[in-house]
Amino acid sequence: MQSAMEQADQANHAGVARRNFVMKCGGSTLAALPDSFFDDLARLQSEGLQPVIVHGGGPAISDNLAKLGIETEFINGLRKTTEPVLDVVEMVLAGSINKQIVRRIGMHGGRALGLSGSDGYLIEAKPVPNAAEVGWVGEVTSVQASIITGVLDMNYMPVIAPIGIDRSGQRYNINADTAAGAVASHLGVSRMIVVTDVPGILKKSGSEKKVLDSITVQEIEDMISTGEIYGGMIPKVRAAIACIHGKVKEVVIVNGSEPQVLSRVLGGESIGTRIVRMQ
Ligand SMILES: Nc1ncnc2c1ncn2[C@@H]1O[C@H](COP(=O)(O)OP(=O)(O)O)[C@@H](O)[C@H]1O
Ligand SMILES: CC(=O)N[C@@H](CCC(=O)OP(=O)(O)O)C(=O)O
Repeated sequence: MQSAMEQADQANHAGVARRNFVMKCGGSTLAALPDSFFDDLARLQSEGLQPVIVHGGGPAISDNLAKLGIETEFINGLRKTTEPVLDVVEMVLAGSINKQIVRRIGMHGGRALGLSGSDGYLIEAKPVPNAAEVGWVGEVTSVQASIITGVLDMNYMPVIAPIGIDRSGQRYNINADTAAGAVASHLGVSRMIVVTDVPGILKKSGSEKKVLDSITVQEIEDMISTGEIYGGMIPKVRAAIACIHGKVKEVVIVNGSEPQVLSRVLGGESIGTRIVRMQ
């Protein structure tokens, strides 16, 4: 069995010294991630791998909006983002959630640096096509990869909140799966790992639901149209499809509560659901 590092070397483009991968951590699972997840992450970093983390925090945003008495709704999986909602989104994502992740990594011996996508124009964005309906929701126009590689060169793992910005200084709320996919594409990593609260993409087989080992783009489209993929899984598979059209070779969706899930994915174990490019 190869080590996670040897596997990562092979998975990256031949001869590329950087051993980086993008990991998206969903708000559905953040609070439930076991200490062993952070031990695993810190160990991978100490072995020379370079994780780049993009995180969500949808449930925490909803909780805070509720406490403040601000109504919120989702339109096709995107939060309708008015100016007061945007303030709370930034406060929660770039503030409490981002710092909580950085702290937890540090407590387990890892070296992490928190960033918002608006810092240094890290994630530039423009309004989504249906902005009239959803408000200040952004789509990524560019990613300053040099900021990420600079942080990696200092031996820190970047932990990025999915806030976008444009050159007029307008902030945008970006779905975290979309932001992670854009970061993976712009960095040119070969793998993105999506950590969530389900063990992969589930499909009904007889009377039970089974995790699909791998799935093609066509199968995804079919499962969306039949309603077998719905809700929060849709932006994940859409982001995966967008990135595997670029340099990313595979996107793996896994449950963050599985023991040593990151090492196991990087070590080539068949775990979760792999979305792979058709050759
Ligand atoms: N086919 C599917 N297989 C597994 N989960 C699915 C599927 N279709 C929809 N989902 C839903 O997607 C959810 C994960 O998305 P979401 O709650 O947005 O997580 P996160 O916060 O990690 O981004 C699952 O908990 C499940 O309810
Ligand atoms: C536009 C939009 O919907 N943005 C998301 C950003 C957070 C996110 O995506 O968090 P999860 O990964 O936990 O779902 C939101 O406001 O909830």
